[in-house]
Amino acid sequence: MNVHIHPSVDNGVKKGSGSFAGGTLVCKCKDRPVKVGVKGDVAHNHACGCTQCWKPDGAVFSVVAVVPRQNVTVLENGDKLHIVDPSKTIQRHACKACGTHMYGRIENKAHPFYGLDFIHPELFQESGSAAPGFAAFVSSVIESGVKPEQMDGIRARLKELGLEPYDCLSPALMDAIATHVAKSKAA
Ligand SMILES: N[C@@H](CCC(=O)N[C@@H](CS)C(=O)NCC(=O)O)C(=O)O
Ligand SMILES: [Zn+2]
Ligand SMILES: [Zn+2]
Repeated sequence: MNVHIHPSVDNGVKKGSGSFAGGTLVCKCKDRPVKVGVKGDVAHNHACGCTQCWKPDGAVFSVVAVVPRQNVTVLENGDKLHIVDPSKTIQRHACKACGTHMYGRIENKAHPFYGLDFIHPELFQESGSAAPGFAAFVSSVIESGVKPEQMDGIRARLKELGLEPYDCLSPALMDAIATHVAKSKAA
């Protein structure tokens, strides 16, 4: 039980309401917080172990989900946003003051996930968005300093939480990527 994954799941994964209509993501700044509006519920919510995704202090995993990019609007203090690394596929728009990633956007129109923005549902000021359902890039936590010998415990805890661990993405998302690639090759 003392394996920490992420504060929003460490006490059990909280189910979504099933009728989340959207909400406002708020960064961690006390002064002039960045606010981003999201319409509708999130999809493919999951824990991500990669080094690129934003995690709150002390978390081993990030919790990240997707929403259609047209459903994402910067509402307040957008002047504080910058792109963390423009060379990455997912351009993560983060608050320059507190470092919180507010949304990640793919600008490459040929990418299988083009049209979807990546957001961190824990930043919603409202509750009820869809719960995480699996864990991705689990082995990558070693790149952030987790010892290889801790991995059995981490995978066991993820399974206990109902977050099936994968070292890349879930089968559904891997199939979606491969389908996109197959269609692009056929075209
Ligand atoms: N092992 C690498 C994996 C990075 C990675 O491929 N992350 C996935 C999941 S977020 C991805 O799609 N990255 C694209 C990007 O960061 O732009 C790491 O931990 O940095
Ligand atoms: Zn901030
Ligand atoms: Zn990631």
